[in-house]
Amino acid sequence: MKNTVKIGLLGCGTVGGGVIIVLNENKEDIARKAGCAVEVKTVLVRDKSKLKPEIEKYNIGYTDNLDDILNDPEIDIVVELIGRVHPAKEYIEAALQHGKHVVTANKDVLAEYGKSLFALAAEKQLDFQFEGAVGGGIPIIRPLRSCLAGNKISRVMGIVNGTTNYMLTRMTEAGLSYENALKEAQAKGYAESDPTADVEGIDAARKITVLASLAFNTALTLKDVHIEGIDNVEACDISYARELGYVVKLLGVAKNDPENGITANVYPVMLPKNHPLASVNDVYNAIYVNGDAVGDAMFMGRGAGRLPTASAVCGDIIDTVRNICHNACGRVSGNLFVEKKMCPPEKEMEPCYFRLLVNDRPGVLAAIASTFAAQQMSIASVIQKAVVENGLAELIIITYKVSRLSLDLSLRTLQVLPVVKKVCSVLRVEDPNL
Ligand SMILES: NC(=O)C1=CN([C@@H]2O[C@H](COP(=O)(O)OP(=O)(O)OC[C@H]3O[C@@H](n4cnc5c(N)ncnc54)[C@H](OP(=O)(O)O)[C@@H]3O)[C@@H](O)[C@H]2O)C=CC1
Ligand SMILES: N[C@@H](CC=O)C(=O)O
Ligand code: NA
Repeated sequence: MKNTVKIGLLGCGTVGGGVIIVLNENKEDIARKAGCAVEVKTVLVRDKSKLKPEIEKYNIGYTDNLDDILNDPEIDIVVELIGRVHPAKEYIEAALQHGKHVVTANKDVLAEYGKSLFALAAEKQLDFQFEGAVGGGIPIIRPLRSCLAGNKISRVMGIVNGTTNYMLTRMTEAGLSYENALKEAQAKGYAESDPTADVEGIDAARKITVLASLAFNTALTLKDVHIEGIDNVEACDISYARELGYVVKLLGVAKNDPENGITANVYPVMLPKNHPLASVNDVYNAIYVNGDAVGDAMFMGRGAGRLPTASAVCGDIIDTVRNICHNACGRVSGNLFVEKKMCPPEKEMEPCYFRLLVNDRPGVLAAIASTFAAQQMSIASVIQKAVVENGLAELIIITYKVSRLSLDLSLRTLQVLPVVKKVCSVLRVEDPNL
């Protein structure tokens, strides 16, 4: 039995720094829970002068050469927290090739190369853990891989991006502009180093790729996800939603229908105010899972930020240390054994909200209604807002369920219809009454 398991940490930014703090501050308890001491021996950094004083005070070795970690026989676990796809993917592969267990929070890599990394870890009988990659501090990866493994899962949906949830909350509750809300989220350490991945829905799409793959035991990649971000959501959509009894949230939604196949989407959704996800605000994330045995289960907590994410990473480290101490590594594989079957767009059905800028004159509604009718789209309600400028008015239309194919075709027609000046926004509506 080892006295100490040593770690090589790649990256010492927001989350890497948090891991150092948690492992040091909770050292004694962690050693008792893990079965032996856990120590960060070497940290890979590009520029040591960037280290913050709260991290520098711990007595840790630093290097700018990955080989110092890969070739150190004392290091058993490599914790990758540099982010982005390259060179993180190559570093993870190199660590596994050198016989090191890997812990990461990198959904960018998992959403593109998860399948091959699971296979490499399994071949080498090594642990490959990534709880921090989805939902930050919320336990969701381990529940899907272990606690819920007895279920056939039909749906995983939730708020999986802390930055955009924080922004939408601040825009809704404090009337902040989009730009100021983003600045605040960045200052709090929630946003990715390139925040376009957050606001364009790509970060959420990576997470729903990982969740859907584990839930449906199928290797999805980012290309399988239809993505729309919050960059087109305007303050007026948020206030119309409020008027209609809804709240706007950016959701990742993956469904597995045995007949039609898998759908995986990220888009802003209007949720009824009494929906449990509607009151999940600020940086909080929440993930709903529906399994045939468990029914509905919801996991909620802080989805981003230094210590919440470090909490998940440290949980993975402790689990790996236990496996090392008990010679039980590589037990849980990716389990991606089902062949992928995606649902065709004509079978994917959701209700929709449209905000259109139109000419305010007779016949306009009829022209729009006939465009919808041509695509078998049924209108549930229409609200016309007072003229906003030069003979123009805003039309808010909510439809019953429409297929993604019909939606795309109707949008093409609306965009060239002379009476429609602009299709301002289109949101999905999650409402069991529609
Ligand atoms: N922040 C969060 O709330 C969450 C983050 N994550 C994930 O955790 C990971 C880390 O994120 P986060 O800590 O926020 O990111 P940061 O940008 O804060 O930290 C990344 C660190 O890695 C360093 N780095 C980048 N490339 C290299 C390299 N080639 N060699 C050595 N060091 C390198 C960067 O150094 P430099 O400053 O020199 O660029 C930086 O210090 C990402 O995969 C992210 O998606 C997951 C959940 C939540
Ligand atoms: N930028 C991400 C960080 C966690 O994954 C987010 O905002 O959720
Ligand atoms: Na998590």
